[in-house]
Amino acid sequence: MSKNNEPFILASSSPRRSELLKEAGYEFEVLPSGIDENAYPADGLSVFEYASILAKAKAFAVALKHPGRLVLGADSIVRQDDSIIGKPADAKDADSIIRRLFASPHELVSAVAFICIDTGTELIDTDVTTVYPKKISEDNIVDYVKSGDWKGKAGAYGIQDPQSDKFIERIEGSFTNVMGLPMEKTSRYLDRLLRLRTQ
Ligand SMILES: Cc1cn([C@H]2C[C@H](O)[C@@H](COP(=O)(O)OP(=O)(O)OP(=O)(O)O)O2)c(=O)[nH]c1=O
Repeated sequence: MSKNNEPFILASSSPRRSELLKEAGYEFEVLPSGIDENAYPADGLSVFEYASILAKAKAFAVALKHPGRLVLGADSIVRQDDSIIGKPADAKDADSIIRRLFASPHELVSAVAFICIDTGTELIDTDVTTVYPKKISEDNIVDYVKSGDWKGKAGAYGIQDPQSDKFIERIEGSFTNVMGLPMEKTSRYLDRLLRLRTQ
């Protein structure tokens, strides 16, 4: 790989993804991809394939404009009973997603894609976390929908939000994966790819 000390690019508008990488001490530039996720049909794909396609599309959209830079794209999707649940369109949608989602366990799948055009780097991986809900009261649903914390979040909730302990019993797997970046895998890949660039 050519010697390159430029910071990698996070191709995401997600504040949570930036926070997670900052907390882990990484130096990076944020350039959201701006792709239209609705342009990528999910039918016939597993949730892992669909998340991987979206993560790769986001990373490539930015990498093609910055061929010498390492670019990280990511996508998080909720799966319950084999159906894919995305981000709520409005408060009513958030209300119905939460009622459905917290009636039984669901899975949160995130995909990460590391792309560098000049070096031909293309590394894609996924992670899955199972979320076990608590019995959620009517008041808690109404309060959470009113809080607006569901905006911009797949599955209409944020495990990092203070209210989430009212409706999440426990999780099996990575906590940060639910937030949008499985940091255990992401930091392992980043450390390896960033080290390769400086050799
Ligand atoms: C389930 C869950 C999702 N989320 C957020 C993470 C992501 O921001 C969002 C998943 O939607 P994504 O489409 O993966 O990401 P995004 O639209 O926010 O940003 P971009 O496409 O530019 O990368 O949901 C949480 O913050 N906490 C959670 O517990």
